[in-house]
Amino acid sequence: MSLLVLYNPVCGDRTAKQFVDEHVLPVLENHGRTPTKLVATEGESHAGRVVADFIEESGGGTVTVVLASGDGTVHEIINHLCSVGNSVHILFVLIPCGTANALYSSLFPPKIPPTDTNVHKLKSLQSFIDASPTKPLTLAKTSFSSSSVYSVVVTSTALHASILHDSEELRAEMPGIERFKVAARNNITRWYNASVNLLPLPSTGSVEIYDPALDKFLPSTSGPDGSITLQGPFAYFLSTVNVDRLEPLFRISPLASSSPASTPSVDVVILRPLRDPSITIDSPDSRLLFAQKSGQVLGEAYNDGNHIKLRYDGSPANLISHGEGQGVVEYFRCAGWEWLPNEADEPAHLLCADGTIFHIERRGRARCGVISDQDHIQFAVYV
Ligand SMILES: Nc1ncnc2c1ncn2[C@@H]1O[C@H](COP(=O)(O)OP(=O)(O)OP(=O)(O)O)[C@@H](O)[C@H]1O
Repeated sequence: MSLLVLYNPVCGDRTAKQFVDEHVLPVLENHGRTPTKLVATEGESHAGRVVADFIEESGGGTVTVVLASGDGTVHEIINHLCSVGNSVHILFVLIPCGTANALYSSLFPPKIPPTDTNVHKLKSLQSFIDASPTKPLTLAKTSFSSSSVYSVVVTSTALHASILHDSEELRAEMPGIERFKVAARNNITRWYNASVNLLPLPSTGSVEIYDPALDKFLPSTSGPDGSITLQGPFAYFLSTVNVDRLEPLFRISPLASSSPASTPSVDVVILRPLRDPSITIDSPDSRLLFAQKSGQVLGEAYNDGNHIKLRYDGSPANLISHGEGQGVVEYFRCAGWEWLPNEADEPAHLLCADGTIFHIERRGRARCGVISDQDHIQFAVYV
């Protein structure tokens, strides 16, 4: 079968080439899997063209791509191939060389305490060598402003989109994940005015909502068409496919792995400040007060996804992870969502798809939906 080895020489800490030379190619050679082609990406959107050309040179059918990169390169490949629209079936062998490696870290969660890093980075390659089964990737398609984008990890607005927007400018001075924390601190007091429609799962006709007391999803009470409308302001709005984490330890949608969906769906994690019993109005003081809680929620996501258990306990400054208080995080599982930003709220028009930032047009909306049937375009990962 045709085998392409592709690496992004500038991703993460810029060691992808060295890792491929020293660890990936020797393993392939030792197992008689000589690559058909070895390519370094040369800039934005090059990866997609390389893979499309490789599929053509291989005469179509299934191709295997050993990809040493971060999530952004996976995203570029998938978007390029979906935009071309030809029939493709790609089996990815992922080598995590990016900054966050959300997809890889979700498929191969880090051991605590960490074990041998090189062995951990070669797990997908080992599965390929062992001819293990592959896991299909779910795609989410977001349409906005007469264009569309596919996500394979995360689609977000509000704080997460602002963090990704700002952190890109910090990339040169902070190549590691600390740039996400700095950008989070700079944006955490902001609220985003929008309304949201959550779209029902075709399998049940309803949106599912996580109940922290029962520790499971329940069908939510919804409108006649099964959708749910939520009014802002929002502090946080993020949906994931295929992943339960965005960094090795930032487990923002933990139910994606602890309670996996049986049909294609998105997990949606939301923070709405006006649900906080101690906040009644949108004021600078309220925003400062809620920023502490947003910080605590995001901090608990690093505690193995414990943020989804947090509750208000009646005191203005405190969140606790037990008791009867109202849940802080709203966690839904659904077929997709619509985000309708308030026209006057410029930052609410930011949209993030797998780390790439887009702007929703004025008076526009974004509609994200999971792709449930895309037979001619299939992506899977060796796990
Ligand atoms: N030779 C190159 N020079 C400059 N940029 C490149 C080159 N090759 C690829 N790129 C760009 O690098 C960007 C970042 O790549 P990638 O997502 O793989 O790494 P990352 O951002 O470090 O990791 P992650 O997405 O996991 O945080 C991609 O969007 C791609 O367009």
